[in-house]
Amino acid sequence: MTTHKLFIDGEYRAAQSGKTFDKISPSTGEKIADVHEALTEDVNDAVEAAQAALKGPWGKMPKAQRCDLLMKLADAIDARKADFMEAEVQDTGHTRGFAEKVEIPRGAANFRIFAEMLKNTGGEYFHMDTPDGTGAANLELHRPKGVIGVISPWNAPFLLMTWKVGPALACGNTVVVKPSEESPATATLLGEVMNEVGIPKGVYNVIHGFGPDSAGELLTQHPGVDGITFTGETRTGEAIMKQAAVGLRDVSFELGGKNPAIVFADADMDKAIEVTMRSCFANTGQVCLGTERIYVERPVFDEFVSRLKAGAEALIQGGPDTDGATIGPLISAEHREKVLSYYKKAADLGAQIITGGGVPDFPEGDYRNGGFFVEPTIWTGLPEDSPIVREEIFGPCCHIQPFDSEDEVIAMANDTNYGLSATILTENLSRAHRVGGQMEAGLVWVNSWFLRDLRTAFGGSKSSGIGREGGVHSLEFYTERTNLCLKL
Ligand SMILES: O=C(O)C(=O)/C=C/C=C/O
Repeated sequence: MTTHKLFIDGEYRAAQSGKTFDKISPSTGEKIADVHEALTEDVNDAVEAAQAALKGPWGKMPKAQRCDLLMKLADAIDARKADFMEAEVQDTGHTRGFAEKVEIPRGAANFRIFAEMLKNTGGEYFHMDTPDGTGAANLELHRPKGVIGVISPWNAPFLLMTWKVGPALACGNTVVVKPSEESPATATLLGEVMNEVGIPKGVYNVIHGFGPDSAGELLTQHPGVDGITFTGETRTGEAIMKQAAVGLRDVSFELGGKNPAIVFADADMDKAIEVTMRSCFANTGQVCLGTERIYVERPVFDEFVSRLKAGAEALIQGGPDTDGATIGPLISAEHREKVLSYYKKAADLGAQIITGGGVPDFPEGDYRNGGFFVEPTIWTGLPEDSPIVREEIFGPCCHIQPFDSEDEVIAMANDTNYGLSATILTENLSRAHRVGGQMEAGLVWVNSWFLRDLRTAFGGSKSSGIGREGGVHSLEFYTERTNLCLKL
């Protein structure tokens, strides 16, 4: 049985309480690991180690050397891709394709992009005239924010944790990471690789825990933590914001979404199906940027629905050890109950169930009967104010609605408490620009989905989050700025 310990001050250690909790496989429903549960004394030790590293070798290290170390770290992650992949797919039940093509490569990329950026980023300079005629020079200086609390989610654990740790370390901060209790493995493994490449002890720390009065909550309230970056559900974000308020801890949030896809009649239908098959069903719909609402212009509505149905019904259910699996389980029994409750609600509300709506029927004795699998599901026929159309479900499901005009579909797409992403399918460039520019979302993809240029501003508005990370935009959260005014 695997054991995931805490990683504090450059070494693995048991929780001082000796308490552990179970990690259950999403694919089989069986226990696969014991995870050490950090409590107050462990969280204090992790924060103190991070503070010491800031004042020690890491804080004193020249920027170029720090960035070179992070480039070495990225190479080391690539070199151990198989280990990270195995850790990730066992924790999450992801199909190997998603982990191999997206998740683990992004782990390395998330360090490279910020190490390269920091090496080539300067600061503002303004010369000002002064009454005495000699003028003054204004120089923008950056320094690390300090100790960053990173609370990372289970849907893309390694990708999303490194998307925060990459810029944090590149900007000279140190981190205490609290990965989701559903996905402890890759964050824990990264500690070993940090040591291998020579990242000083205390720069990267990992604590595990869950629920109220837990490691996560202790971290968000810890006076030694200078900022909290979190990806996850909006409700949890609100709770973290309350906890971070005392001491005015800065926060950077990427939260939930109820993202629309809009398919115009002039869309390339093959492309529209390829894009929405991924945006609805990739990672079993457990992607904050994913599509759960599709709007299709009436002349192509029937064709689109029947082709998406065919695509959904062709998906092959299985965990990472089922060759050819193209859709995996949900992360936990609890999350599957949540998704199935929406499946039931949709049926009770009289939705037309185009496909799915339940759990797959596996043969007697098949390992997947123990896992947390659900059917990919497509609905039509519900009103826009239905909870199915308004609430984030975070599963392999979508509701399809016909529309007749641009104004009508823009109003429907924007009629949501969220504002994370939107996807538009049209071959008309000016329409793409016109409609895309009216989406109340942080990211709009045209004829594509999840194409990620890491230099761009990434994040959402309304209930989808606070702030933007990515490229130079990450400097906003991960550094403190000083304007140094020199009288000449
Ligand atoms: O691509 C990213 O940087 C990112 O944050 C993806 C988020 C997916 C959330 O489910």
